[in-house]
Amino acid sequence: MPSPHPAPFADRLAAAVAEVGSPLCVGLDPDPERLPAPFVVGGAEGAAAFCEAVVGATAPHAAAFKPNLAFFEAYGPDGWDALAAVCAAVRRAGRLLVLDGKRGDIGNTGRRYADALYDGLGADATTVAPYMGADSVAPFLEHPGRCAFVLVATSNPGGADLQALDVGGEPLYRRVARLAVEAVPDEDASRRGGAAGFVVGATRPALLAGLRDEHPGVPFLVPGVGAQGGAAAEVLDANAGGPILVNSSRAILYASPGADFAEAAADAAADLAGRLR
Ligand SMILES: O=c1ccn([C@@H]2O[C@H](COP(=O)(O)O)[C@@H](O)[C@H]2O)c(=O)[nH]1
Repeated sequence: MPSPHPAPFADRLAAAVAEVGSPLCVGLDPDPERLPAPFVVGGAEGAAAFCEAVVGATAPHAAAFKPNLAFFEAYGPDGWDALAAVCAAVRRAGRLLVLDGKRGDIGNTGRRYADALYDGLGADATTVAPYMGADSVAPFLEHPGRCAFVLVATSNPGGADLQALDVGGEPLYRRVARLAVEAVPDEDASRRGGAAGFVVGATRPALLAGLRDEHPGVPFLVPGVGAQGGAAAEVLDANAGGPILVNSSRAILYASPGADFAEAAADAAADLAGRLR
């Protein structure tokens, strides 16, 4: 488990990126339809073994790893054990652990979600769905040194359905971004909170640039490079040097369907890490 009093998330993110020399975040989405055959028969344990092999092979190139909870929960109760094993592997590798569960609920329920991810699994950061408003985001900001990446401008085609709606002269996603930043508890000696970050899709570089302009110090988690068509160079351009993690999952995990999957994942990670420098 990370220290109960970790340094501020921004400092830990900067240190991780500096150590690896790249803001690459490798997504861990073990899909039984795409896993190499020997890992499919093993069920949840097979999925964990696959992810652990990928973590081992790609850690030299990745500042962070992002298991997506859906791919583990789909295995049923054994999936949670698999997720715990993968989280432990990421922590052993000394990399940041981003747990992508897109949680968000009324305060007391949200607090249990946050405790499960930060305290139970040792997440350094989580993803949070803001639809229920500021009090649903707040529990994810009560853990010192951790970061809640709030869904601001997502990478999927339907992202704009709601996020682009005009609310009083500005698009909803910009309002959500301010809500996230304003939900961070005031820093004082007795109650130091976590950090708010934004999820911004690599498929939306223009929105990313505008958000970076307005929020120069906020950490961004940027999924969508690779399988979704986002381009590393456009992300770097739009980001203008701000704190960032750039995630790619399928393009690295499934770079080869064969027995050489770990080497192929390492090559794909090294290539993308290089293009993100
Ligand atoms: O806006 C979002 C938010 C989260 N994701 C998640 O990131 C990975 C992307 O996987 P790829 O295989 O690199 O496309 C996946 O876990 C998504 O659920 C996102 O894509 N977009």
